[in-house]
Amino acid sequence: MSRTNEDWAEAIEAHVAQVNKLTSEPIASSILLPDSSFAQFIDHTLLKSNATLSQIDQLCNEAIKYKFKSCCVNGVNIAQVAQRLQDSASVPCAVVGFPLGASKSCIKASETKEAIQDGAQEIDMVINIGALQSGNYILVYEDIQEVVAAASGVIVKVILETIFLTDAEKIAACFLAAEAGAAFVKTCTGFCGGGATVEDVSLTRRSVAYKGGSVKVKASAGIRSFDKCMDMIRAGADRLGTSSGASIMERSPTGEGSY
Ligand SMILES: O=C[C@H](O)COP(=O)(O)O
Repeated sequence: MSRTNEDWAEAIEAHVAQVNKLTSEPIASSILLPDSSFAQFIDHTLLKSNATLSQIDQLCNEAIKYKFKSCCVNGVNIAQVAQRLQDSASVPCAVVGFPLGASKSCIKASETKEAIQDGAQEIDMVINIGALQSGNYILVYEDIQEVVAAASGVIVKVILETIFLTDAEKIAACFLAAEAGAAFVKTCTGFCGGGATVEDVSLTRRSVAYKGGSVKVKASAGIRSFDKCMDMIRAGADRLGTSSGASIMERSPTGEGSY
């Protein structure tokens, strides 16, 4: 049965109270990273409007070299990335409704379908921030749900744009995303100021913990060093979105970012 907006408000209020009772316990990197490669945490990202074809190619070359989890690009670049990453360990990831989240749900859904047709294997969408802050929870939920449905099994990461949100709104957005079928909640676009913080990663992790680990956390924006990556991972990030992947790998303790 679908929820009314009042039902959502009630469920969100209860969820916020629940999450606020949980304590944040830092996650030991030794537990988190037993045999996984550090590079597989990274979504290697180039989302600038003036990204050239050769810069996109370079992004792919770096992703192949370091075995990053994905190359995260705008929809116009997905076909090129899918072609370049064929037979590599890295997958193409497309952003949708990016960076404002302010396009209609049908447009976000259409972008999603188009990107997947072009080869995207992951989708990062931005929520309808204005709707969230207007208390229009049905719209926020259905917006995410429409993209999840359009993605038809391809994982969807839901960008909250934490810089604009209070803690209660961050918890609400995580709840709506988790209920709508998101695979990840993600902190920021990197286009509106702010960036991933230990506090936000920890809060978002606690906010989706009720799903028993099926909803993961992506820390993104302003991650420029190996140490910051480790802070994010210890705070609970399962994935890191950064446009500094190559320099992070080059400056990591081993020079190759491995343990
Ligand atoms: O999703 C990832 C962000 O857009 C990357 O932000 P950044 O350029 O601050 O690393």
